[in-house]
Amino acid sequence: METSSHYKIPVSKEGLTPLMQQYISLKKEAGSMLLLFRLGDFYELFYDDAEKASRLLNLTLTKRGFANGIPIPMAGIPASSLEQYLSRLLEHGESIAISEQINENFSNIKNNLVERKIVRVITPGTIIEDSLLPLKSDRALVAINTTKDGKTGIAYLNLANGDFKIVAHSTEENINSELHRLSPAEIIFSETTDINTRQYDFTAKYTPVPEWHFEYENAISYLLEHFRIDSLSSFGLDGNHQNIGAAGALIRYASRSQSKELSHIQNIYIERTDQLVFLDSITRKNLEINKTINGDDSPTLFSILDRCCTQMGSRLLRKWLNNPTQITSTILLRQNAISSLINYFFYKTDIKINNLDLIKSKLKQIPDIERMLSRIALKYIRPREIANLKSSMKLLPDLYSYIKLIKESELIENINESILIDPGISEFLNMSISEDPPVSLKDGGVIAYGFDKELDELRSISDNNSNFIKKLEEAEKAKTGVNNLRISFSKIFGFYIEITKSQLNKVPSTYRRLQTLKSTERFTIPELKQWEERILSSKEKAISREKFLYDTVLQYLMNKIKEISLCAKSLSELDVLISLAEHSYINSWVPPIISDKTEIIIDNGRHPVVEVNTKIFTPNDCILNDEKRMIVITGPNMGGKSTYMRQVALITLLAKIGSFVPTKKATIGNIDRIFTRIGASDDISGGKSTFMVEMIETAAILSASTNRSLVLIDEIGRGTSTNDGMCLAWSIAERMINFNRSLTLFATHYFELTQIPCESQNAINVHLSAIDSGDDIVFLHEVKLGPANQSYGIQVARKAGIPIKVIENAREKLNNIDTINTKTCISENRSQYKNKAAEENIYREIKSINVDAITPIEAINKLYEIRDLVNKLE
Ligand SMILES: Nc1ncnc2c1ncn2[C@@H]1O[C@H](COP(=O)(O)OP(=O)(O)OP(=O)(O)O)[C@@H](O)[C@H]1O
Repeated sequence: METSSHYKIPVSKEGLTPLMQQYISLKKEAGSMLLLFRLGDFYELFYDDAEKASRLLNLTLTKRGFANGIPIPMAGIPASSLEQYLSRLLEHGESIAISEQINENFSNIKNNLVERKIVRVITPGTIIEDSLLPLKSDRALVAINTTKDGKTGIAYLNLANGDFKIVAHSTEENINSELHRLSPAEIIFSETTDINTRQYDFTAKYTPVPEWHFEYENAISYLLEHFRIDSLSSFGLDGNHQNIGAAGALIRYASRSQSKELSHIQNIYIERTDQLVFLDSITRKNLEINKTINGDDSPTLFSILDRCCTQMGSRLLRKWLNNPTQITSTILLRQNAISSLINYFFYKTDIKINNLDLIKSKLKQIPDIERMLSRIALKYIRPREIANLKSSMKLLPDLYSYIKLIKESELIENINESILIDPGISEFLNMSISEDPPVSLKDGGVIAYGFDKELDELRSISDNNSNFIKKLEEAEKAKTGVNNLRISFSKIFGFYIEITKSQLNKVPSTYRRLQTLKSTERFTIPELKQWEERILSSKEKAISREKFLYDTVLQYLMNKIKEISLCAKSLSELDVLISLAEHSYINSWVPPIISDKTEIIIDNGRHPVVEVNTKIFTPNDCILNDEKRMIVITGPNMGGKSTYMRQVALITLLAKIGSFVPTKKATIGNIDRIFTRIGASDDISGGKSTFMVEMIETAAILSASTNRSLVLIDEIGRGTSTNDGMCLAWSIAERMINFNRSLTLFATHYFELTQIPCESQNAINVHLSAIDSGDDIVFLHEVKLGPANQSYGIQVARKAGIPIKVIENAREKLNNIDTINTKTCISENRSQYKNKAAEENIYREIKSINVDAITPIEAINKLYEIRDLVNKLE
């Protein structure tokens, strides 16, 4: 077995072949990334890289020559299957540098060595290839800049669609929630900061980059150069050092990955997170927006709503769900658009054709234009993709005319205006790109006939080939008298004249022999050779002319990028709105009233995900407002407490993205944040117990929730002793009512906590009802006023299949505990009552003293009496 030292790359280039010396130089450049070194039809990996790739990709680890007598470990992958291997390496979180043979023209080769360069670096956050990207989600690249004076800057870039943003108001505390909101594939940070990747509860590739990339001066000059401007003030970015540091480092890293300028990134936006409804990372998880608690893709809020026809639409829907907004005008525009779509699709009786299907069928034919744009800008786009773009452009006028019939929505009107882009683009693509282009430019036939005269002439030469050959064949037959003379083509000899051996005596001396076969001989003549050169050079010239013209087409599209990108954005917006409208209609969702008070009023609310997976869902109401800020929820296990709480949060969230909601009626007020503390999970790898996790999450809620926040707290205090747990839960509830004053749903199994509404008029008790029929329990899932009168834990355990003996034993123990508790309660109550009476007596005594009239002796005696009364207190 070889030891790992065999895989170590040599420190010096001495004794290495020129090829390996070239490899070592490029590997130094690639650093810790895997270097795919192009050698003919293969990409090869050497030393450590070979060992790693063979392990991760299941490749044979072999050897390629020797370095100073030691075999060089090597693994290779065929160039034709590159993308498939790349995707597997990326899945393992690897970053890859690709080196290509740059100048294969023989006259330029020095020392028999083709020049090679790293042309591309692919890291999880810098992918633009469609085949490597998830279809329905983005893979952002995030930069976190933590400056020496403790400030935090966050910037993010979606290289595949060119979205480049700075996150305003970033702080160390909200990094986690930002990471969950943006869901990046890769995070870059300064190698000198003590960023402890484990402190962020988000899984991604964490890549350190040199500190100077984040330094303000370097970052700003890189950004100015990138945008070719003198000041960042036009982006509203002046002076914010930490954000500019993050943005500069980010664009430098992304540009380097492509070894090209990212000319399609023409703007940087500031994202005002204070205008969003804040959701921390735990809340995003608990509400199962993108993934279920178990990490599955469905059923989630996204999965049930995603009826989108385009991938762009699905990605935008995910974005909306993860960015609920506090801007009422945005919400109302979307709500109004959904209403108009529903009216048009489902209630318009004068339209005979099914317009919903018609529009959806058009949308389904639209490719991922958004992602194409960056591939156009970086010139990675394949001819067939441009052909797809061309065909989709043809669909737009029809789509426009259908949408035009939808009235009374400003948003739909705006969307439609951007859908109808300059018809010149479609015309240009029709003229320039052939109907069915080949996969690769090298094969020729990408540019349409009639687009370029020079190309057409070059093509006509080869098109004339069969004519010319036929004529020459006839002429040579006549000249030589060889009737069966034939002109053919082979890859090795090019064009040749074939003559059977029996006719050889007729071959003229001007014929030059090329090859002798069993029964024939092959010859060439000067006319044939000249023709061959003309043909081959015209083919070569035609391909290079096509490459040039293809670049011209790309350049044309680059100049139209803003317009096409706006069109793509509008198509995705339309797709999301149609998806929401269809779901709302089918499931009887309604538009909520958006109010500016702090309130949530839900009439017959349902859980959006549970309702589609349950035969009969019991709707429930919820009223939270300035007067009733806390609802204490009790009821049996499995009674529906968590579902009820989550549905209130999800209805609020849906209202805040401008969607309709699963209710009969709803008013959703001015909510700034949603927090949840639901269920028990421990973080063993992070060294935290269930109880610790619970307390950390609750501490975060207590410190960050405001009087405009919605807070869900489910069964707090379970992980410790009953008394500690109950008292903590009680005290936390009191803090929420009296200090944070958030709108709070507080579910608990501690019946003692149903006292809270007696102490505070801002709280009420509700319970989830159930019927106990002795042997069985039936959950009604109905929220009723007042506290639950029993816990049903034992009945639920019985239903779950706990052995009957264990159940009976538990019942017995419960009876005993109840008797002890009742006794204690009675005696405690009695003594409390007695004390109260004695205190009142003392109070009366003191109050009855007439201080102005009493003599000193009487005063002393009174004092003795009062002391005796106090002594009687227990
Ligand atoms: N309103 C409802 N209508 C119909 N089915 C419901 C309703 N609410 C809950 N359910 C069903 O009951 C199941 C249990 O609900 P849920 O988890 O909310 O109960 P719970 O009271 O929180 O239980 P536990 O206290 O054990 O956590 C859900 O999975 C759902 O299928």
